[in-house]
Order: sequence, then structure tokens, then C-alpha cells
Amino acid sequence: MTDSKLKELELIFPEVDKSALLEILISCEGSVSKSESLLIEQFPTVKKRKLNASLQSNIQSLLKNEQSKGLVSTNTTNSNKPVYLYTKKDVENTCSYATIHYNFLPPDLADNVLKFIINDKDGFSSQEFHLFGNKCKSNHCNKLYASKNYDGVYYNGKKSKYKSNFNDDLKIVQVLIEDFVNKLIAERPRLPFQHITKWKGDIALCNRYDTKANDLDWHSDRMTYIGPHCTIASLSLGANREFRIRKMYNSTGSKFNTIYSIPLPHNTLFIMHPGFQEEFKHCVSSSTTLKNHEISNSTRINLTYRNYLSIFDKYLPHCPKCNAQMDLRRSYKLPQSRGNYIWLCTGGYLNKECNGFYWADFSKLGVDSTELSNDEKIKLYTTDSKTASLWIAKDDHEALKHFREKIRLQLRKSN
Ligand SMILES: O=C(O)CCC(=O)C(=O)O
Ligand SMILES: [Fe+2]
Repeated sequence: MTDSKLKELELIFPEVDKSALLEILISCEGSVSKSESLLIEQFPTVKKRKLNASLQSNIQSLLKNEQSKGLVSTNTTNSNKPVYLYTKKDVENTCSYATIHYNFLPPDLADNVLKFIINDKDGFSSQEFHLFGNKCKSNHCNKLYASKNYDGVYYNGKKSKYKSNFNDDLKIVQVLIEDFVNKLIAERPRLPFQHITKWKGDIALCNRYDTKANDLDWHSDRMTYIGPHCTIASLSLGANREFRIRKMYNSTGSKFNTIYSIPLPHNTLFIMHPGFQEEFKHCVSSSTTLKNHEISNSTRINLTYRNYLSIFDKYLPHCPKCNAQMDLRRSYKLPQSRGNYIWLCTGGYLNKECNGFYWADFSKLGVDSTELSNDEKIKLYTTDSKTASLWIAKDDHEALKHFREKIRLQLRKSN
């Protein structure tokens, strides 16, 4: 009996771990509806999901798969030397949110794309932005390639124009990557805020690292245009550089956050699946080894394909204080608040520190905009922390513990 009730709750709240659901069910004296109303306060987006039958059945079938294979994130040693992941098995067993595919493209196609990009002298530039009042310049060049003309997307608070259209080879690459990514998405467990329509790779941000000194600091990719639980496919061409990853936060008892180093040889596709941007940071460091490539020597080209979602472009919140565009992030530092998605003002990048802030609200993500009346606008934000969207990773025991405590407190108050 308890089992079937628990299953019912699991279906509606895949983001909450099973033992927490059981505790809540017990404290609600076995009442599913009481447990639900309590959990809905924490996960307001679920109200919508409950009505969406197709998504329900999807979650049901996918729940059978475990998302987390348990990353080795507890490092109690005195050493923070990177752990090298040289094989597909090493990478995928270590990080359940990533897959790696060596020799992805037909070799001639990979070589031709590399030649095309290293000879493309048009429009590569390094980004300029402000951080805490200081002017910063990124230490490598990039540009946007796209399948069609785009108005431009925001990057560090500025609208950046796409620079070139895909040539014929890049059009073929787009098709190969889209087919492959969509096949993988269909096979993998689905995370709650993952977009349900087909993944598209019609915009590629191209990073160009000419020498070992060109690098990219630790970061997670902004979800502003691509949404939470996004998929990013990253194709490496030319020189082999190390791609480093580490968890966003330290687990209790660990001295360091283990750094994993993944060498990315020419023609490797590294896919950052839903949960990766939420739970991991990544970088390309200048202190690591570089292996020259016969076509490009020390130059490494990286193309990151991202699925830009029109709902984010259209309803992107603007800062309540200064009206600048806002960036979507997820809080991760404190286990008490880890998992909350937030919108932050990008004014800081343009040297206007205003700290404008909203909670993110994804309850309208699955809504078909044609269902809405003309004056009804989709709001992707809220000022009410109770309706803020939250996702906690299944293996984030600390954040889950705090979440449970919060629920317990609310229960005590409501009794
Ligand atoms: O060059 C790479 O492999 C990483 C690029 C990246 O992280 C980015 O563009 O956000
Ligand atoms: Fe990145």
C-alpha cells in the first residue's frame, strides 16, 4: 500500500529522492494528497506537470533509470592533482551528466571543417566585460556561426551578432550532431525542466585557441537562452587540449573538489547533458599539456552547439532596478539554498553594479503559447520564493537533507 502511494509521489516529484518522499508520506500519516500539497509548495511547477499526461508517461518510463551513477566527489586526500580520464568508460562512469564520442565525424569532414575555420579570419574577437568594476578581456577569440541570420544573442550583457552562416560542411555537421544528440536524449533519463521538443544545433559558438597561453577560466555555461537542464554538444578540432571539469561545490569532509582532466583529441564530441551546467564547472587551462595537430599545429578549435529556446528570448526578464537583461543561474554555494534557479542582472558586466534579482519560475515552460490569451504574458520569474523553481541532484545528500528539514518544519507549523 505504502509502496503504491510512494510510486505515485515519485511520478509527480522525480526531483525528490525516494527516502525524502517516504518520510513526508509517513509524517502526513500516509495521506498522498496532504504530502502532495506540501511538496507542491516546494515544487510549484509540478501543478502544471500533473495535468500533462504525455509528460507524465514519459517520466514514468524514465524513472526506471537511475540518473546518478555516483560521482567520486569526496576528496579527503591532501592532493588536488587532477585525475585523468582517458577513455569513454572513465569519463562516463565518473560523470553521469556527460558522454564522449571520439572520432565522431567522418575524418575528411572533420579535417575540412578545421581547415575552413583556421582560414576564416573574419569576425573572431575576444570578449570584453566588467567584473566587480574591473574591465576584463577573455583570453581567447570566439565568434558565432549559425544556420541562418539571427538577430544576435546576449553574451555578458551585450547583444552579440552572429558573424557567419554555416558553410556546406558545417550544415552537414549540424545534421549529424542533431540526429546523434536527439537519439541520446531519447535514451537517457529526462530531468524535470528539460525542454520537450527536438534539440536543435543551429547556433554554434566557436572558440579559437591559437597557442597554449589561450585559455578559458572555470565557469558553467549560462542557461539564459538555452534554459535549465540544457544539452550542449561540444566538438573539438585540431590541437589536443585538456578539458577540465569539477563539481560546483565541495561535499562535507572533502578537502578539495576533485579536478578531472579529459584530453580532447581532434574530432571528439563531448556532450554536456542536462544537469551538467547545474552541477559542474569546466575550463580549458593554459597550464596543461597541448598536443599539436598536423593541420592546425597548436591551434585548437571548439564548436559548442546550443539549442536556443524562443520562449527565453521572448520572455527574458529585465532587471527591476536598471532594466538591463538578466542571466539565468542556479544557486549552488550553500546546501540550504542549493538548487534554486535565479535571474541576476547583467548590469555588472557593463560596469553597472545594481544586483537586481528575481527567482526563476519554470511553471510555464511546457505551456503552448497559443493557449494563452493575447494579454497574458509568460513570466519566467517570480518575487515569491515559495513559487521559485528548484532542482536538487539525486546524489546531493546535503542539499536534500536541508530540503527535508525545511519540509519537516513546515509540517510542524501546519499541524
Ligand atoms: O573550448 C572548450 O572546449 C570549452 C568551451 C566552453 O566552455 C564555452 O564556450 O563555454
Ligand atoms: Fe563553457
